[in-house]
Amino acid sequence: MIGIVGAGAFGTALAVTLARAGHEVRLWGRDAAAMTAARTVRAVPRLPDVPLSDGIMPTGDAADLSDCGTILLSVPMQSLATTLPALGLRPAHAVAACKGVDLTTLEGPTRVIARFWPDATPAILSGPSFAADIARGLPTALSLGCADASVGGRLQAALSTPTLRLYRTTDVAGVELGGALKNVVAIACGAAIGAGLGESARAALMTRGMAEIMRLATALGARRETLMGLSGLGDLALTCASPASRNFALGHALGRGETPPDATTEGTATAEAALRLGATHGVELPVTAATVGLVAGRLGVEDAVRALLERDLTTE
Ligand SMILES: NC(=O)C1=CN([C@@H]2O[C@H](COP(=O)(O)OP(=O)(O)OC[C@H]3O[C@@H](n4cnc5c(N)ncnc54)[C@H](O)[C@@H]3O)[C@@H](O)[C@H]2O)C=CC1
Ligand SMILES: O=C(CO)COP(=O)(O)O
Repeated sequence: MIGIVGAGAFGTALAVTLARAGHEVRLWGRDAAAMTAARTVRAVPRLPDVPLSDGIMPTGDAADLSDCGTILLSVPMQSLATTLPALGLRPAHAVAACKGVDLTTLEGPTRVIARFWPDATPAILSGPSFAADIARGLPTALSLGCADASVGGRLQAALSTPTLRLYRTTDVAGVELGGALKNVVAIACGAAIGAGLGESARAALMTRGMAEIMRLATALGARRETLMGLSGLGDLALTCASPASRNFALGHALGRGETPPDATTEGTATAEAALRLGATHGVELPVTAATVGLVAGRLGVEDAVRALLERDLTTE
């Protein structure tokens, strides 16, 4: 039996694909009334058009997940540290399915898990995948990072489905940081497209953004080959190119001078966290710095672009 914490778009999509593959799934959401309603309506508000099959039990009571050996965590990153201790669970394996860096502690999701659930083996699931695509059963491939190779292998086998293919690695930092940092670049790319700066500017931002991801993530212990994989280059390609990305959409609205839609956009907090990590580790992050200025309203798109173009010429 698999437990999923977070009945938003991603947690629900994972529940649907795992149930389709034959797993019994308990899906916990913090809004108990909505979860009770979901038992009858057989859908959750974030994915209203995706039917929940009989194998999924929606619940607002975390105790219903106490028999689940494996728990997937798909709440927004900034709420992970408050969600975990409130659940009262002690799973053997905890797989983070959220993308970001905790702004208070600058920890990635597996460190947060280790702090609150020291007996659980933490893992991270990340890569290019829109919740709607997973829920529809479209082909998707993700990275599963787990420092314990044998647990990683078991989780890979358990959580892969006929349409969701997992690749495993022991490089947890690489999977975490690739998935977190690409959201910052997606905001920057959205802003460039929204402001009408063109496809060439987007390609330049993606490439120089990837250079920043490489610099910061390797300084924090990630391996380059992981960052060139699904949770890095792969997710960067998806999110920077698709208007369906909420991070891209946020940047796009800012680029057009419009009010951004109200949505989970992990890249805003991650950009701040990345700047702090960069300052500590002596890593220059010009695209991230411009994105932070843009999101905070301190820089317009033109100022941000000027700041990037006026930097000293350098080697690639
Ligand atoms: N939606 C997508 O296509 C994908 C999302 N993700 C990641 O999954 C994570 C969750 O995102 P989504 O499901 O898309 O977001 P969402 O906005 O659809 O849902 C977030 C869920 O978390 C709950 N939540 C919010 N604050 C909370 C708190 N303080 N305590 C407990 N629950 C809280 C909300 O009620 C909601 O059910 C994010 O880290 C995101 O980057 C990863 C891959 C794809
Ligand atoms: O991470 C995602 C796809 O892999 C989803 O991107 P957004 O959070 O920007 O919508």
